[in-house]
Amino acid sequence: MQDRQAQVSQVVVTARQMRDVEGRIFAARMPVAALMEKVAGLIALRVQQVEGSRVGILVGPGHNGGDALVVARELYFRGYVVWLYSPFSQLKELTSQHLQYAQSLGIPCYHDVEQLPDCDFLIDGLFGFGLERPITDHIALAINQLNQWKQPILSIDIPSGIHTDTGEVLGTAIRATHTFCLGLWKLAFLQDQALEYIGKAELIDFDIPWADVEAVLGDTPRIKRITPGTVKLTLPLPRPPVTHKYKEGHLLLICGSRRYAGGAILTALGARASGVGMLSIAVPESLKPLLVSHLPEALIIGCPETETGAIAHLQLPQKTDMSSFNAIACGPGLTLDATPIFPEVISSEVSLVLDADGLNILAQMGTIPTLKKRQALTVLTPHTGEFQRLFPDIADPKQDRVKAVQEAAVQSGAVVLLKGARTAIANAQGAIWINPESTPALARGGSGDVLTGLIGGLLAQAATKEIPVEDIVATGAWWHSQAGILAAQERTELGVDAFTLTQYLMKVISQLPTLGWG
Ligand SMILES: NC(=O)C1=CN([C@@H]2O[C@H](COP(=O)(O)OP(=O)(O)OC[C@H]3O[C@@H](n4cnc5c(N)ncnc54)[C@H](O)[C@@H]3O)[C@@H](O)[C@H]2O)[C@@H](O)CC1
Ligand SMILES: Nc1ncnc2c1ncn2[C@@H]1O[C@H](COP(=O)(O)OP(=O)(O)O)[C@@H](O)[C@H]1O
Ligand SMILES: [K+]
Repeated sequence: MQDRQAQVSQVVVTARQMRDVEGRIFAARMPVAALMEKVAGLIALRVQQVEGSRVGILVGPGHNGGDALVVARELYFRGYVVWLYSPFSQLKELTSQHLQYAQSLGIPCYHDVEQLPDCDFLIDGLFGFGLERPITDHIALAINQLNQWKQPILSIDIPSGIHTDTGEVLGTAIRATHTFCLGLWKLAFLQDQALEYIGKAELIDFDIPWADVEAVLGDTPRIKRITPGTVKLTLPLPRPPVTHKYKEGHLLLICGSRRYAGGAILTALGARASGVGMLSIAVPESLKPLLVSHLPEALIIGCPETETGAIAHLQLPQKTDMSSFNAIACGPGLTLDATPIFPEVISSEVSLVLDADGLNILAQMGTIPTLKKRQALTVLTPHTGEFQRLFPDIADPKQDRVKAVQEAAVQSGAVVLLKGARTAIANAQGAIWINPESTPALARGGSGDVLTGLIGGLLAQAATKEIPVEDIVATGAWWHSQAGILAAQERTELGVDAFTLTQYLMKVISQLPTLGWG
């Protein structure tokens, strides 16, 4: 069994699931006030590591406000100068009691945000996961004003105004510099649209019994954060001592055109970094010398080309057919002129990754429904634009990326990876993996091609192992973004071009012990 910390770091819950978990704890007779005391005590300890001693505390009507008041009281007793902003007249009972006690201690309390004296930082306890409707009127105005202030804002549980599941802004929202997520990771922390409000995210673990989490999640498809622990189970390491190149996977890449020659190189370098045993690359004939010069170890298959320099049809070497490969990755740089090769690619009985023009051709041909008939696994790796072309009837993925990718996987029967700041992966059964850490340094042409090659290489190597394909795709996404993070640390966010990224993939693996691998 995994240790508790590893379990907690992986799990992601919706507001409803969090409420059910809490409900079980309270039903087992843990007093609500005692839990609030415990949780807020942990927050107060964490806050004491922050620089500054003059603190403004924003108090909402529910238990998020109650948490904030306990923090206020603890900081007051530790010698901090504390001021409260409490604009609501109706408070939940426990919150109301904490407010009365804080006031009895002489902690000043204001109803108007402008009355708050100048402080070193603010603590946001306006709303937590109980926010159910858009914030309006004077509270909305106050939040907009607070967002203009220069002080750091530390949000309790979630920035007030952010929807706990979709991450959307409900009316308006606090722009936090730091957010302490309580107990279990909530879904909003993994939704792109919430990231600029959350700031730096940190989990405060308050010992929720794992049995309660299991009981609530039950058999429903899980939403999981990808962690080094996940990756460890999937990476093709260590290699068995006795093996040979074909046992370590044979990947066929189908990519490139005269117009987009570089895409083929980047895809191939991503595949190379995966450690795949044998790499074959089908490109238009005229690109063969270029590919050979960059990847001397690969078998370059020059294919007849169209007038525009796209692959006209696949011409595999003698005695080779699609079933000679353990996986195929197809798409980067093909152009739509390569459309005629598609029926053969789709009908192959080999694990298939489709990206870039592979997805655009699929969208144009309207062949999503035929994917379900494939005899082998399919992985689709769209960015938002490709996603919308492929799945036009799924609601805007920017509004709820996790729901969108889940629907796409069900619709297509494929494993779908929706690229973004928090890349999300879904399988046809509705299970989700989300990459919790990345860097905007990757927002750069060609970095997606590297990912395609990397995932293709991992799939080929896993061909004879019983590893769920979504775990392999998750490992690829994690590895790719960790390489971006490492490269950005050494070279700044501006120094991570796609070629450089390929050079950092190996470094990530060699540094795994320091990333919590052990
Ligand atoms: N019971 C406890 O002691 C614990 C409390 N926790 C804290 O409790 C929070 C959840 O508490 P609650 O369920 O009380 O919910 P919240 O404190 O998040 O807010 C709910 C309150 O806001 C009101 N409200 C909702 N939307 C509004 C809007 N747009 N405008 C004005 N009022 C609005 C509701 O009527 C309700 O009174 C968590 O986020 C966390 O901070 C938990 O983390 C840990 C355990
Ligand atoms: N803001 C961001 N933060 C983290 N990762 C990002 C961000 N923007 C893009 N990425 C990642 O960069 C890659 C871009 O891929 P893609 O859009 O296909 O680029 P290309 O087609 O040029 O190769 C994806 O893996 C995506 O998740
Ligand atoms: K909050």
